Order: sequence, then structure tokens, then C-alpha cells
Amino acid sequence: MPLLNVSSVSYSYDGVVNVLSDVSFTVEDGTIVGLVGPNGSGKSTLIKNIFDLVRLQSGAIRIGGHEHTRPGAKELAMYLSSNDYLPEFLTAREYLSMMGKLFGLETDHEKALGLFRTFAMEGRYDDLIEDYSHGMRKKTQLISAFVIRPPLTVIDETLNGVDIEALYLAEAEFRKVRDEGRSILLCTHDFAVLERLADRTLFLDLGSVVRDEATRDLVDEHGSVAAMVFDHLGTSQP
Ligand SMILES: Nc1ncnc2c1ncn2[C@@H]1O[C@H](COP(=O)(O)OP(=O)(O)OP(=O)(O)O)[C@@H](O)[C@H]1O
Repeated sequence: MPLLNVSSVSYSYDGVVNVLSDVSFTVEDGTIVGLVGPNGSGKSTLIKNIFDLVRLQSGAIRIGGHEHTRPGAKELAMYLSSNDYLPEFLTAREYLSMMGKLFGLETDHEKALGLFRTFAMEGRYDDLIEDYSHGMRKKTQLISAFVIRPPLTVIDETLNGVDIEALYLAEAEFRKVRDEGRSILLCTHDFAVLERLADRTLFLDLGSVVRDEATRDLVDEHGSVAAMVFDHLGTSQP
């Protein structure tokens, strides 16, 4: 049974134009799947459907075998959004405690402190998030996922704004997460990151899955993921 099973999902905001058209794919345990596509191709809408942030209109989504609206599904998956909105009135310690409770876990603050040190935020764990820079907030989002380590983490452009050192460290941590048998759906416009990390790449265009293949195979065929996208756009544009 796949960890995430998206089956024939279509979605329209206005009831007329389909932003997602019959989207199906799976994410297996212990894999990193890259999600790419042009602006407006429906990536965020797909993620909103997975996390029940918009009501599913057709098709089915199951996480760990549970229907995606059920608590059993919601405990298995964490969403790291593209923005840096975190509760500013909390410290990182309080935020991570809250996140732990949401996932039914006792937060391992020692581990979080270690990650704060690793990610060059030593001494800031008990400061209010209000006082964090943009990059520090993004790193706090990532650290929350690295501490909670849910079976599925969905990352929507969360890496934007972190410095190269943090990116390097985050990539290493993503690989560890994957090697533990957990999975990541990584939505990004950064194809270099994608090529380094993603076992599989899902390419969405105009709300439809155009390619869903091993990243290595796409790179072998086209030279790079960017070239694969350009090749597709070259044949699909009027
Ligand atoms: N709340 C909304 N109401 C109406 N239309 C929306 C809404 N959110 C997104 N859309 C439309 O749905 C389409 C897909 O948007 P979506 O944000 O899912 O794309 P995306 O692939 O994540 O894009 P990007 O790469 O720019 O983040 C776009 O045409 C967008 O204008």
C-alpha cells in the first residue's frame, strides 16, 4: 500500500475551469518525489487537496490507507508551506511543543536544540519567533519537520530563502529522513535541488500529470530536468 495515494483528483475553483484534471500518483515509503510545473500549473492546489485545505471535489486521496480527511491520515503528514508564517507570539521551543502535540508526540527539545546549533541558530531557541529573520523562520519550519519526522513531509517551496549552508545541511537531513523509510514530496522550482534529491519527478502542466518517472531516467533522456520541462513546453506551446 503506498503511503500517499492520489487517485483521479480534479479540482476547479470556479466550477468551470479545471485547475487539476484527473491527477493520479503515489508516493511510496522511503522516497523523495519532486513536484515540478510552471507557475499556475496546479501544484499548490494539489497540495491543498492532499491536506484537506480545500474540499475534495472528485477522486480520492489516501494517506497510510486512511481517507485524507480522517485524523489517522492527518497524523501521518506534515505540510511546510511556501510562506514563512509562524506564530510570532511563540518561541521556537513553544512552537515545536505545539507541533509535537498536533502529531501526538512529546517534542524532543534536545534534538531541536542540536538542530538549532547545526543550522547556525544557537542561543535562539527561546527567543520569540517575532524576532527571527525570514531565513530563520524557514529553518525553523524545516527543523520542526526534522524533529517530528512524520512518515510524509510535503514541502512547498520551503527552501526558498535559506542560505547555501543551510540548504546543504537540509539536503543531508532529507536523505537521512528518506533512509529511515519516510517520504518527502518536494515541490520546487529549483531543479538543481530536485536532481540532487528526488528519486522520482512528477511534472504537472495545466493541471495534468505530464511525466511521472525516475529523475535519473528523465535526466538521461533530456540532459536535465530543466531541459525536460523546456522540451515539453517547446512542443506544447502554440
Ligand atoms: N483561491 C483561488 N481562487 C481562484 N483561483 C485560484 C486560487 N488559487 C489558485 N488559483 C488558480 O489556480 C491555478 C493554479 O494555481 P496554483 O497556485 O495551484 O499553481 P502552482 O502550480 O502552485 O503555481 P506557482 O508555481 O506559481 O506557485 C492558477 O490559475 C491560479 O490562478
